[in-house]
Amino acid sequence: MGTGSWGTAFAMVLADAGSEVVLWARRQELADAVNTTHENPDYLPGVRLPDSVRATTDPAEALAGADFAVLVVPSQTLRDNLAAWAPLIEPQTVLVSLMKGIELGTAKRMSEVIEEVTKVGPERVAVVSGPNLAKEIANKQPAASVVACADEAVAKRLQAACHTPYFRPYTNTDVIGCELGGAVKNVIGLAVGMAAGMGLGDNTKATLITRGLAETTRLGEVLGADPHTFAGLAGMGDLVATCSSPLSRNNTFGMNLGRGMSLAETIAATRQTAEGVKSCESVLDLARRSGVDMPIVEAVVDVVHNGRPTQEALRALMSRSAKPERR
Ligand SMILES: NC(=O)c1ccc[n+]([C@@H]2O[C@H](COP(=O)([O-])OP(=O)(O)OC[C@H]3O[C@@H](n4cnc5c(N)ncnc54)[C@H](O)[C@@H]3O)[C@@H](O)[C@H]2O)c1
Ligand SMILES: O=P(O)(O)OC[C@H](O)CO
Repeated sequence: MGTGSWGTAFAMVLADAGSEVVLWARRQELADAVNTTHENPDYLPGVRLPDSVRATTDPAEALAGADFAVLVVPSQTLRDNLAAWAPLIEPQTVLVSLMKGIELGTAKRMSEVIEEVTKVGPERVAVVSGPNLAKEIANKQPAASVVACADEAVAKRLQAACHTPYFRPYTNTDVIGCELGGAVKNVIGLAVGMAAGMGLGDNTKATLITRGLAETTRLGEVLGADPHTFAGLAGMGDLVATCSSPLSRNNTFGMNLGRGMSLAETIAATRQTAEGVKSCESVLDLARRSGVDMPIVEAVVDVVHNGRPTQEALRALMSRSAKPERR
């Protein structure tokens, strides 16, 4: 459900692992292009999709008889999308979130939104998260990921459904940790992009990545995640990919701000979903509700939403009081 870059690349993974895949697209021209040219010209031009991938604009057709319904729209639209799709979801269908965001206003993770809107229990809701830049996966470059579900048997079924020679999924039952790892890394990716755009080097980037992971882990522990998850693919793995890649929309967005572009110019230059731009506010909201200090996230919110110059936000971070590393 979603024919953007990651939805299309993951459809390819599922098809290469042996499934028949029906993509739901919003626009008829895009569905037609997928069906006639076996390519998604808007989001993954030049990538040939397997014949077992087809597209439709009819959600009922996409969801009919599905073993898995893979949800991959922008996080902030999921609730509205699901309200329309919920009556079409069949009792055997496992709902899979590929999204990396936190809902504004409620500070809920995507699996929480899914359970709330569809009334489906956690044993039928799974998450896939890891260092998975869509373009690299679509080009079949080797990568690993985490398939998380409270029910390990369901995680194993999904693992089998997306295991290919180039995509290696590991199972986990820590849904909270995997979702937080994916959502917060986008915010840290913005911060690292800003630093790079300001001309700062690898020490600064490594500092932001490491302390970013520390604040993600702090939040996760309070919310019931397994801290080990953050040392894995959905934590450190995804953070490294996002913070080092020019393909990352969040990293690039931050870099444009760091170079001095205004927020309006940066938004205008960004065609695809950079989840951290909105989720930095909801992550900060979640942190405050949970009584967790997340200074890097706070600095990103200040720059992106409160107009604070990047230099000033950086100075504020560096002038925080000294403390032991593990706190
Ligand atoms: N692209 C990646 O490399 C990648 C990798 C892993 C996870 N993700 C996550 O996947 C999610 C989707 O990202 P993407 O990269 O596919 O985004 P994208 O910008 O490439 O595509 C977004 C898709 O959502 C659709 N869409 C936009 N507004 C909508 C609405 N109101 N209702 C329904 N559909 C709407 C668009 O038409 C498009 O098909 C995000 O949460 C992102 O963090 C992306
Ligand atoms: O392009 P980004 O910044 O949304 O990152 C894409 C993926 O989440 C990387 O795993």
